[in-house]
Amino acid sequence: MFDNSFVFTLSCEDRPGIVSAVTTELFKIGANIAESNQFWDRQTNQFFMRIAFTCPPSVTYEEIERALAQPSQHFGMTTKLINGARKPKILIMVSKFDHAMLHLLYQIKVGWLGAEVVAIVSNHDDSRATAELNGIPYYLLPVKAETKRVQEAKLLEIIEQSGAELVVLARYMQVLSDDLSRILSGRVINIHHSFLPSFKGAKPYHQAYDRGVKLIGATAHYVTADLDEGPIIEQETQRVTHAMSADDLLATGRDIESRVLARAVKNHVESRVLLNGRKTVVFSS
Ligand SMILES: Nc1nc2c(c(=O)[nH]1)N[C@@H](CN(C=O)c1ccc(C(=O)N[C@@H](CCC(=O)O)C(=O)O)cc1)CN2
Repeated sequence: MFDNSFVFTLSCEDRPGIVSAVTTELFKIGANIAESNQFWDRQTNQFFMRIAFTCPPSVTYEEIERALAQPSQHFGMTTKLINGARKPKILIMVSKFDHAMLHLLYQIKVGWLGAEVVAIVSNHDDSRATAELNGIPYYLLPVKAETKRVQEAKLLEIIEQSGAELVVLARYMQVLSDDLSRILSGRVINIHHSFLPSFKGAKPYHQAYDRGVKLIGATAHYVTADLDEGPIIEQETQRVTHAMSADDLLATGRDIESRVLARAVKNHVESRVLLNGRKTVVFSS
């Protein structure tokens, strides 16, 4: 679906005149700004901006690109221009726990999350029925240490063939290789079931229980080769008590994980997340 709403994001070295230059070009092509956010990182002197705007139906994507090319080159910007109504294709990866995946599918069904799930990939068969019920292609790719390279090559083929622009690890419990993490850099979002940087690894709820924390949480982050170290997009916490078992913490965490991942994916597909070195700038709605 294509309409006359667009989102333009930029980042560049900060200096006077960036906002004026961009908005002047938009004014010249008859654009109307619907939402504008910006941030100046004083430590790195990097400037970030997101502008959502509409254009007269007669104005084409290429004409907008040409208009914004002048300030983009002048200020040495990294930019992205997307059509606001387009639904990015996402591929969901899951292992045994399906709560975060089901929440994403529900939020897409009710229209809160503007995306299209083009495939579900898993190292277990547990979610095949869900995929079939939703008419989504399902790929079973069991992973062992000796088969990881071959299975990851198959995953890349599925991503290529399906046209997936974003891979969402919705409690997928295998570590992606350094090569795959680099190939898919900026295109993989993982939900980690703890309030990072606390309790990295596969069993954070057991670590939290043993430590006796009074808060648990979840963290959505971009995946890098460094396990649980990628740029954080979204987090949430909830109070817990001494009376709760590790399984109680796990049960409490399910809803937190689901909300946090859905918010992170929504912000990503709406071009509200810009990378800022090892961190992110998030222009939430
Ligand atoms: N390159 C990356 N891959 C993945 C990341 C990441 O940050 N970078 N996050 C994980 C998800 N995750 C925590 O959020 C996680 C998953 C699995 C493990 C782990 O130690 N897995 C063991 C196998 C466990 C099992 O089979 O149940 C392993 O892979 O040897 C740690 C953290 C997803 N991938």
